[in-house]
Amino acid sequence: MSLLSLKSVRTDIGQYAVLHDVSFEVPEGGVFVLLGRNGAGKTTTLRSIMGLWTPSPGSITFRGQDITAMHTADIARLGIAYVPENMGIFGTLTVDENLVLATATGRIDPDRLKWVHGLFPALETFRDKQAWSLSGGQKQMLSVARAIIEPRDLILIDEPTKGLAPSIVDAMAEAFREIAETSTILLVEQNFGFAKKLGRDMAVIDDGRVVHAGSMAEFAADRALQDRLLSLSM
Ligand SMILES: Nc1ncnc2c1ncn2[C@@H]1O[C@H](COP(=O)(O)OP(=O)(O)OP(=O)(O)O)[C@@H](O)[C@H]1O
Repeated sequence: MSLLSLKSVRTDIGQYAVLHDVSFEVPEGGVFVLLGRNGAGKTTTLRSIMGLWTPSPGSITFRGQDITAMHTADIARLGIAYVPENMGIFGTLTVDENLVLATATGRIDPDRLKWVHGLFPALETFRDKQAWSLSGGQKQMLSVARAIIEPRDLILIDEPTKGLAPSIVDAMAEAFREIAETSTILLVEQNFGFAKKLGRDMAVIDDGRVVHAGSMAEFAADRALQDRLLSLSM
């Protein structure tokens, strides 16, 4: 059984159908990458999984349980975390306070914090700084750290490398690799170099439809397919 399964998902935003027919299966473990041109429907797919939009018709199941019409908080309680493109951090709170607020109980497990600090050392160095004063890369690290400060089965991450320097992107890739040893990551990415290094399985969305799904190794080796499905936007 797949960890997450989308079947013929249609999501309307207002009067517009944004997702027409999205189906894919995310296996447990590793990084699954969702690719697609600008405006293809990647963010809408993540928001639909998280219950921020409600698809109809179509179904989304997590560990076999139908979550299509569930509330976001209940979906989160099942073990799914979401790192949105705008990062969702609180600028006037410190790094530590941002992490505490991301826990269910208001208490951070010290061993877990140590692990997160190992992944993102800047979050330990600047733990008492207000989040607004961090660099772009550090803010992104904080947004990912909030998602993993408690164990999660599935982490949805929307374009984490956007606007980041190559050295930060490399550090992020290292961290994602380690996170994906114990959780599954569903990654939306425009940076194909980054996606290619991390992804095991992948799907391409175009105009609200899945137009390709398969292994990343095969897709990365097929330049003609990349050009056709992603064109120059990658
Ligand atoms: N709140 C909204 N209201 C109206 N239209 C929306 C809304 N959110 C998204 N859309 C439209 O739905 C389509 C898909 O948007 P979405 O953000 O899912 O694409 P994306 O693949 O994540 O693109 P990008 O890489 O640009 O973020 C776009 O045409 C977008 O303009």
